[in-house]
Amino acid sequence: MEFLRFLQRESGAIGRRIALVTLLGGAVSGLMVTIILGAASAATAQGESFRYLLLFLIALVAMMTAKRYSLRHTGELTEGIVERLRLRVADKIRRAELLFFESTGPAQFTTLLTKETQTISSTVSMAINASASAVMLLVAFLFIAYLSVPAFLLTLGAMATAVIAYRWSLSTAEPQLQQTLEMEVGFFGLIEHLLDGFKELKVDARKNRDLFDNHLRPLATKVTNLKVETNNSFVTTTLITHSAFYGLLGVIIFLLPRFAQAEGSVVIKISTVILFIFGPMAEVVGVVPYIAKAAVAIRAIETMESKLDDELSHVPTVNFADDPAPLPLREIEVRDLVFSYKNPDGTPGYTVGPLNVTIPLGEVLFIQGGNGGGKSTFLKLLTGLYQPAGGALYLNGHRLQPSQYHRYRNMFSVIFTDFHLFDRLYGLQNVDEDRLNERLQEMELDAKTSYYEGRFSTLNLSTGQRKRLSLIIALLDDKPILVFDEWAADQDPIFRRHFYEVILPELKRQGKTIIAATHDDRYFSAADRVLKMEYGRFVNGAPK
Ligand SMILES: Nc1ncnc2c1ncn2[C@@H]1O[C@H](COP(=O)(O)OP(=O)(O)OP(=O)(O)O)[C@@H](O)[C@H]1O
Repeated sequence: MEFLRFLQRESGAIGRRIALVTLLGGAVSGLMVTIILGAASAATAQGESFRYLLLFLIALVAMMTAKRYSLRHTGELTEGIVERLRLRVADKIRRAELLFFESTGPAQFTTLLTKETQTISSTVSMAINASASAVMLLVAFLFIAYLSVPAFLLTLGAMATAVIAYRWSLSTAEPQLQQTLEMEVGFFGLIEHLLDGFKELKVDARKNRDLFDNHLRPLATKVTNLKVETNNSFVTTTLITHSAFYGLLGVIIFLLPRFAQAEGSVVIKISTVILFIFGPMAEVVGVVPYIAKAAVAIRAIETMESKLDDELSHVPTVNFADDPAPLPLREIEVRDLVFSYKNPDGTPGYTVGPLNVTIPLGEVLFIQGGNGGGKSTFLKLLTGLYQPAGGALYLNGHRLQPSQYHRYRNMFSVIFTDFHLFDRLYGLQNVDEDRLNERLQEMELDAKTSYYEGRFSTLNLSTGQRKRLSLIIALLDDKPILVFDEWAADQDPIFRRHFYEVILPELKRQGKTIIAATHDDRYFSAADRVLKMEYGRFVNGAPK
């Protein structure tokens, strides 16, 4: 049912057209059986035979036309569903808050957007074929009812046996399928560790063996065993269904003539119909396990979407179609700002605040403090990436409204410690390539990478070089406020000095506001002010 509801919702006009044509095609296939049987009984009558030949040809053309239509458009439909689903969920992900994104974890998003959407789309095409077969079965059953009511009741009995058997196996299979999906999310999480931790695993055989043999392999085996178990429960059901229909055939051939006084010709016709529908019946029952799997995938995606919807209902809608106009800025004030991470059990975890600081436009502000003091958390609050639990940000004395957060965030260029380097200058339409090349030279990157046909030739750079490239990109973004989270930590003494003594003064001259988390006390003189954070709070301002 979930699957049908999903199809109805997601398939749109093309889906309705395919459904109609497929069902008509199925009905004509069912009628084909009656035409063949009619033609066989009228084989000796010349005129009758010609009439059946004509009907046979018309039915054949209709069937093939319907088949051609549904085969040609099924790809369009299934790929369209995958595209819409992926883009819709990806669009919701990009609108979610950072905290939600961090707590969900990428493995879940990746599994749902890749493997599970594919499971759904392949099932859709199988289900379309099976639905034509289902209609054909229906027409064949009606024909059996027309030939003999007792035979029809027996057929219904066989059908009921199949339905009960499938209900039984679905009730055991569904929790198993759900468990398989959860395990696969875990499996992809381990694959992420394998890929992200490639170097660490390469140099440590024990770690490598432990991850692979004690975690990855057992999980893969568990997933396989569970899948085999689920599959086996469907094998039993398939056997029960096939036995029910063979039993039906036996009863119709051997018992019907005795107990229901059915004529030999009727028995032959009914037996032929049953033999004729064996293939379509196998197709219909064969698709059930796939539909069960797709239903679990649909439920998982719907659950994720409803979590995303719930998340998005708490944040103002963001319009990505237009570039947000910068807010007028004289100063940013952080007033009594409080924020807590949540522990896995939902209780408040590490807390920062209350934080109070006013940052005038054009100031160079350094934040220093020990590891875990809360600097990065403060920067995420300051840049509007985290929503405070208490207190607020004020712009020029006015409280920043939730609806202004999007515009506010867009005034920042931020380089976090775990920054991501994009291969292109996304968002920059008219790249000043001369300026870019000058910067590449200044950062001694011109021999390493170049900007060609809208992308950097390589991003295989050292950590310090990657950071320098991220700095170039931040400078080209030309935002009024720049935030650096320990940018210079990976730089050699020359570039560290260049950053504090050339780049920052240059930015200050341009009127930019700079907020930098740093441990480089040698260069504190480059700041207008230095604040110290400990245990999530600002303590006495450190001397410059
Ligand atoms: N996503 C998160 N979920 C839960 N807790 C977090 C998260 N990110 C950070 N924390 C916690 O917040 C505390 C402060 O971390 P933060 O990164 O803000 O410190 P920091 O001052 O930038 O440290 P460092 O100098 O090491 O970069 C840490 O103790 C950490 O446990």
